Amino acid sequence: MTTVLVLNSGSSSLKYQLVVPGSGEVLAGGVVERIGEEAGRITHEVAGQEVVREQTVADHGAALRLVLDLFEEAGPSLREAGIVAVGHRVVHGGTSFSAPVVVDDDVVAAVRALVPLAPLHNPGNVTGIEVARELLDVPHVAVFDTAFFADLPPAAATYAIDVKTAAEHGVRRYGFHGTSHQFVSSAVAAHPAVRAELAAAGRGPETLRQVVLHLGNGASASAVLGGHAVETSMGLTPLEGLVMGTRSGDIDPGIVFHLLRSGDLTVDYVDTLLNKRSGLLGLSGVNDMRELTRLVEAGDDGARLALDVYLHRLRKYVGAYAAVLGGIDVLVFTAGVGENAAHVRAGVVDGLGFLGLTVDAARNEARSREPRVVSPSGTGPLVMVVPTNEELAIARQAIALVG
Ligand SMILES: Nc1ncnc2c1ncn2[C@@H]1O[C@H](COP(=O)(O)OP(=O)(O)O)[C@@H](O)[C@H]1O
Ligand SMILES: CC(=O)OP(=O)(O)O
Ligand SMILES: [Mg+2]
Repeated sequence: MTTVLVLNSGSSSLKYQLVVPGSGEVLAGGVVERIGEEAGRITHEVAGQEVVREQTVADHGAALRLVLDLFEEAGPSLREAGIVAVGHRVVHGGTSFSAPVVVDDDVVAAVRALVPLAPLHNPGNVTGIEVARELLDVPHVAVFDTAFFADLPPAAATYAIDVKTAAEHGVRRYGFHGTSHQFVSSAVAAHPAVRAELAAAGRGPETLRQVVLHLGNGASASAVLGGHAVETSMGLTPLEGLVMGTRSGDIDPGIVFHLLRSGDLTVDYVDTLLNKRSGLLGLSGVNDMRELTRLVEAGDDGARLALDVYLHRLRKYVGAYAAVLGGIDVLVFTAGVGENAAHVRAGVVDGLGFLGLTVDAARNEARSREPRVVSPSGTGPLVMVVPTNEELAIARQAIALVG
């Protein structure tokens, strides 16, 4: 057997999966949470069983050691499982990386140099890579969230600010969640319903116009033309764009200056405010879509407004991206909210009938883990739900590099 261990190191968490890249089977996986805090926790899942341990986890090194111990104790043994590589999710690749790379000291240094552009994500990524390289003697591959967007057209990637300042500070739109947008948009392009539509219209795959909505805790939209990203909602950092669980998405940058000048607020305070205490959480008190939905159903006004703002932003982006693409063939939903919240999908297309977008209620409510069409047959663009699988995509890209 050939397996890849995929690591997604956050600022205070470490998510992992042991994946068989060929079949996509997940042999085991889990998450270490609240690293560096008093009350840490590790949840390891193997063969349908969950092993949970509550204990303090000092740092990412301790976290990975714990994970490796659990693989030996609860299985499967990494050696017996035939681990050939470790795949690392790295959030910011800047302009240095437009494809996955085998990690060496220079790569680690380059990822560290990008910390100022992704202060919430890259530090954890660097630590995760360093610790894993020490503990696991196999090739390590870094897969970048930004890579799929490396070739955004200049008109989409450029902020309208002074060019010299922008160049000096690396200020441009990079885009994130690219591994997911790429995985999902290729699954859409390969889907029989999509191929049939293109064939019936006598069009080639290079003309396929998709809008992909990755709606998880972080959320982003992309416009994909013939497999290439031509626009995306996240920018210099993963803060721009859609309303997210705890992030504001688009705001007037004047708000930042106003808050800095009118109170005793520090830069760090405003940074934390916009990244961790805004979005759905800031508006309603909860960041989880399931809880938000329960509050809305119970008649909570704050939750209703939060959901309205969330859906309004999504409709604006879909409309804008249809304009960028000169039309839309497929609107696709993915990630935790996109895959599971039927009411969010219905709420997004509600009002987009002028683009021909609509869902079939029964198809939209049906639950499945397979990529599927939820719009009615024979009408306008397709609306689809495609489960994302960033870990599998990372495992496959790692294998492709190390053979
Ligand atoms: N059955 C469900 N119905 C509605 N929302 C769901 C459901 N399951 C998960 N979610 C939502 O998905 C979000 C998390 O998405 P996920 O893609 O796992 O996030 P991330 O990978 O960014 O942490 C949460 O807001 C959660 O409420
Ligand atoms: C880049 C990003 O926003 O990632 P996540 O959704 O995992 O926070
Ligand atoms: Mg995710």
